[in-house]
Amino acid sequence: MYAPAFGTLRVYENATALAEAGAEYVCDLAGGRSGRTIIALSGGNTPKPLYERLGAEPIKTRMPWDRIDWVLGDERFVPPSDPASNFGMARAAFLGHVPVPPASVHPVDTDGVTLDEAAIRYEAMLKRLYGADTLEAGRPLLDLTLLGLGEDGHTASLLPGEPVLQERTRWVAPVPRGRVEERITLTYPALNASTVITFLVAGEGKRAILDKILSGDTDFPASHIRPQGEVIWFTDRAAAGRWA
Ligand SMILES: O=C(O)C(O)[C@@H](O)[C@H](O)[C@H](O)COP(=O)(O)O
Repeated sequence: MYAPAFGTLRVYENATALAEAGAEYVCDLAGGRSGRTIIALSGGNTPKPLYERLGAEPIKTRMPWDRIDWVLGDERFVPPSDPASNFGMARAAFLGHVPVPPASVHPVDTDGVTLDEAAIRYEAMLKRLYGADTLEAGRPLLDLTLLGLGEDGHTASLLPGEPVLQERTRWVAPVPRGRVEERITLTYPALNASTVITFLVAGEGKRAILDKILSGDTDFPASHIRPQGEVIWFTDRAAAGRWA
């Protein structure tokens, strides 16, 4: 086994085993903390089976639902009822049927606002959760951030070549319509203010990009995720390839 350029690698037999281990990890992390835990969710297909396990026994009863705030790492600029909504997916997978206090769930408000306003409001919400307007070194904003990896090396909605990659001040930025539909995304400063970032990467289609990033290729948005704490790559054998 080689050493990844950053983070530690956990390789599971298949996507199902990855989802089980990932859900256990989330539950243990939240359960092992005494205060509140802020967890950032990713969209995409890979986390869905993990989310479903959070909402099902035996994990459902072990989760300290009243001590967790759920935020989104990125979101499409659509209402939760839209099939493309990341929040809608998380709500259907688990948040809609677990005993989570409504005030602890933080979807992106897209109703009657512009894309930029939605980003500004989401940033204001994060600042309220953080209790300050400026990120302080050594005091993370997010306790656990779940991220995915696109075949082009994007993560959250930090897409290759987009101006959002240069954002160093805002915590949340709009991603105007272009190669994808309108979205908002947490920026590097916000994502990197995490204690733990887990990348969930499954399937053969991700093998080439994962190999490049683990090898230290810095050409991709996901290559620049460097949280205050640690990165853990949760992968299956198909994605891990020679790294397994
Ligand atoms: O909202 C999203 O779509 C994302 O947050 C995005 O960054 C996703 O995690 C990757 O595109 C991987 O998606 P898959 O897990 O579907 O491959």
